Amino acid sequence: AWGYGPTNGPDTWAERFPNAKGPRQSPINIVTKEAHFDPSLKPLQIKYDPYNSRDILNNGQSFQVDFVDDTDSSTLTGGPICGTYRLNQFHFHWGASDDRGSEHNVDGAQFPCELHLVHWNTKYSSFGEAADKDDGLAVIGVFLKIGAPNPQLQKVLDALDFVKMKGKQTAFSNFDAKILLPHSMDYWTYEGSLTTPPLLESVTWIVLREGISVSSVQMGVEVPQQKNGVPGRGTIQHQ
Ligand SMILES: NS(=O)(=O)c1cccc(NC(=O)NCCCCO)c1
Ligand SMILES: [Zn+2]
Repeated sequence: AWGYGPTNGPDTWAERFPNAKGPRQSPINIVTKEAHFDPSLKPLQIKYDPYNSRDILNNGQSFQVDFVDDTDSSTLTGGPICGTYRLNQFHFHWGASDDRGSEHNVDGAQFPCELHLVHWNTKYSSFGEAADKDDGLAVIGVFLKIGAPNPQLQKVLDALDFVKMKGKQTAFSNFDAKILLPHSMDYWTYEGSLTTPPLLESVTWIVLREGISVSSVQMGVEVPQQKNGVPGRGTIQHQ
């Protein structure tokens, strides 16, 4: 199966996932000088209801917090998107040390971690239906930068002790994903793809310019490498 090791990592994905050689593949390096201001873009409108949070799952490559998405109570509208997109899950990408791990870079800079809040277009009937449509998904990317400990994050990190094995999940209710967002909603946007196989080219990326803080100790929270577990910091997760 695909992963992030020397024999199944991103450089090998094109063998089994032809999208890897597609025209709108993510992640990218955001070259800020090449980004242009688009006055037609609207402010982001984010409305998350903590009541929709359901569980936290170790999916083998990361851990994700899943949301009940059968109503329009947790949605993303405005910004570069048309219509209403529902929050389905959020997850993280991290590296083996504080100097790398994010998927997007900004002017070549890497960050230790990147949060992805995944939404699907309600013109389709479900995430699965939307996942392979050009306008199917919208993902908000938030960079985590080493600094003060982040108390909002701690609740998620504390739950990791209960999902150390791939496939493990545990209840994770009443979590307001909005508390993970930075103050400024300034963003870069581009049409891209899922950053993991099957690399579907269905994502409108909305990468926030302002990051949130995480302490080095919080980044070191062991999600230990167990058989089929999510690689902890002790093992190479990405670069
Ligand atoms: N990393 S990301 O582009 O935000 C993203 C968002 C939603 C889904 C995915 N990737 C997948 O669901 N891949 C299928 C994984 C099957 C085994 O876990 C990636
Ligand atoms: Zn992701």
